[in-house]
Amino acid sequence: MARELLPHDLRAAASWAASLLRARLERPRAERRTLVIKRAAGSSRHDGDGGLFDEVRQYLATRIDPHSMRRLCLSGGVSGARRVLSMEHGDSMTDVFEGVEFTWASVAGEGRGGALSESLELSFDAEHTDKALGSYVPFITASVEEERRQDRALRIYMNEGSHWQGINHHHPATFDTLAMNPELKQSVVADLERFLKRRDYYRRIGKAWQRGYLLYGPPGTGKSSLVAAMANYLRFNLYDLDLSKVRGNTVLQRLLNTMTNRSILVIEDIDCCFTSASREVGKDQVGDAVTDDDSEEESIPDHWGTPQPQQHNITLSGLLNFIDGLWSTSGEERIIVFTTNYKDRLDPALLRPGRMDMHVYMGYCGWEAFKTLARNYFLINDHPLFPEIQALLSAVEVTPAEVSEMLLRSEDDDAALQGVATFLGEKKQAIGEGN
Ligand SMILES: Nc1ncnc2c1ncn2[C@@H]1O[C@H](COP(=O)(O)OP(=O)(O)OP(=O)(O)O)[C@@H](O)[C@H]1O
Repeated sequence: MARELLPHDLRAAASWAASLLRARLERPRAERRTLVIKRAAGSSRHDGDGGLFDEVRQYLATRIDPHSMRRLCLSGGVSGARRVLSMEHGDSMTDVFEGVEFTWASVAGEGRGGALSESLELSFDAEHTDKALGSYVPFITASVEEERRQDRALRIYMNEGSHWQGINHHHPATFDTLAMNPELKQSVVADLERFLKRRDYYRRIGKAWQRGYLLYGPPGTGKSSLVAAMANYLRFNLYDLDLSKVRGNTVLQRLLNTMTNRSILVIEDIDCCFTSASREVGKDQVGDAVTDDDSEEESIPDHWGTPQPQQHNITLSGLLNFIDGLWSTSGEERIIVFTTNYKDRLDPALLRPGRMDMHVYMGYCGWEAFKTLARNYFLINDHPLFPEIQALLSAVEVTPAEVSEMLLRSEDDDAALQGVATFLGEKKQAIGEGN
């Protein structure tokens, strides 16, 4: 009808105006950029050593939507390796990061000598180039690193001569099962979290990326359990250093040098490792890590009955300087933990501000700690005996180890809790009688 009613010139003008308007309203096609990530030459599809290519493939496996892909590759699963879903060559998928769409394509071609050349191609609008390189790719590698950390089987190493002997570490302690003051527990977790995130910060201020914790408190309050919980939380290996077996400077140096990154060095009962004589020597020999004196003294029990091993060939200040010196130039992500039943017996060198980053007191079993134990053993949050036990706990000093032992005595929660109440009641009575 318009053709018949409107003159030709008018129709042409209207069509030109309409196309002009359309061009104005339509967004111009954004310029695209493509980042090509090639599989490293020589790596096979299953060996996982293809560098960034494999990291991206592992990341995409967590983002792929199996319902939206017509064809998918499934690989891995050999000798315990995890199964990985991936795109078929020629397919593509979209991932959204911080509100921006990133498209991944799986590309295969013929490489040098006719070998298969594979790559993953990331394309995005040119305006997001900085985000792709500065945020998205680092986010991918960090996510994969975290996933690998979680998957890793942990090891605990003990020193034998100048070498570490390792076995798998299956200690079940976690921060959830650890009975301790909830605020203190939270502050330890927050401190570990901060430590993990601060790689760049440590680099910038020129400090070795390490952190020191001093755990103190009576025997049986969970110091070793806390170390195990830290290792499980961080997915770090443990190196349990028995200083009494370390004979000399060279051996200590070799042991510390052969520790891997992402590990925790534990020295238990640090107060027993150095006699006052060796402390005096240490004061005179700051920086001189070790003397090679092999002599040993008699073992003297402490007032809790714990045997006190004597050890003379290393001085505390020497050891600390030695660790500082070595770790500041080699290795990253190291944690050192000292434990002691007697903080007051420690060499002031260890208590100096800045030496140990956090002092953690593992104390007697309080009410909150008891509730954690009851939850661990019987999956209960309440019980008619709880008020009585709460009142008794505030009147007597009992370790979580003692309470755990009482709770283990019966599989029936009523009987076990009655056992705890009776045990605490007897303790209270003994205090009243002055025993
Ligand atoms: N805080 C706690 N939370 C949970 N369980 C605990 C706790 N403290 C002790 N236990 C229980 O008691 C056992 C012994 O505790 P652990 O060895 O951790 O104490 P410790 O303070 O390191 O003792 P020691 O100073 O004698 O080495 C643990 O295996 C665990 O079953």
